[in-house]
Amino acid sequence: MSDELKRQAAAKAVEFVEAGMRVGLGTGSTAAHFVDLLAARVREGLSDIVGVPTSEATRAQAEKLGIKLATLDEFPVLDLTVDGADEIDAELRMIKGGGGALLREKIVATASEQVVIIADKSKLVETLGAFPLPLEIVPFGLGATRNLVELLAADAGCEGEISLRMGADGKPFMTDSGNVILDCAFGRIEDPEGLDDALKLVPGVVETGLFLGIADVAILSAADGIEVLETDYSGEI
Ligand SMILES: O=C[C@H](O)[C@H](O)[C@H](O)COP(=O)(O)O
Repeated sequence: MSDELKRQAAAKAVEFVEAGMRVGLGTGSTAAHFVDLLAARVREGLSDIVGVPTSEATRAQAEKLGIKLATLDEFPVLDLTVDGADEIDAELRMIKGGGGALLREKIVATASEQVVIIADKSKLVETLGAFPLPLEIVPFGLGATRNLVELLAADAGCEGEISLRMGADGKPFMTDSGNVILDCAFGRIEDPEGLDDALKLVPGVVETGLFLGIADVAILSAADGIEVLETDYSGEI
């Protein structure tokens, strides 16, 4: 997706922000546009906005742009979170975590009264799973955890290559919470709820990249315009 289209989706999401709101700030290239545009609105006079970032990268960006920040300890309930997605279906179920921020993103989104997702419309899919599902894993016992993930995922009808995400430095990618990521190339996830329940039984799995029942609104941008979906979407994919 062109940067301009990402920015258009982000600009639409800024319309959801009102003065005085506590806002969860997502992670990724699309969410970065939102942070940028939100900062511009704050400079123009949108008052008393407090941001809660979902990653250290977003924290650094928002801080630099002058957005007032807080933590979930200070504000355990947020008014709104705006974030990106790697895949989204008609029920607004998603795969997230392509950038490795899934754990904090899920904590922040779950603490929010409204969750608005911004994405390229090509991320709207009929069945989740073409994008490898990220799992955040405790480094201790990784081999045993991986075996169990494979076993329980197969029981839930999902098989495919499970790989340890590597960083640009050639070492395992580390999340902001000091964990590693397993990317699961399942291809199709017919029963996201069943898979999510199964994976959460594995002790070393901290969180899955399946975001189910979390998004309220999806703003999808395409060359022919912007579409705003709510949880009852029944249009063409
Ligand atoms: O961990 C990263 C997040 O879940 C992102 O929101 C997701 O990967 C989408 O990122 P982007 O907007 O760069 O496609």
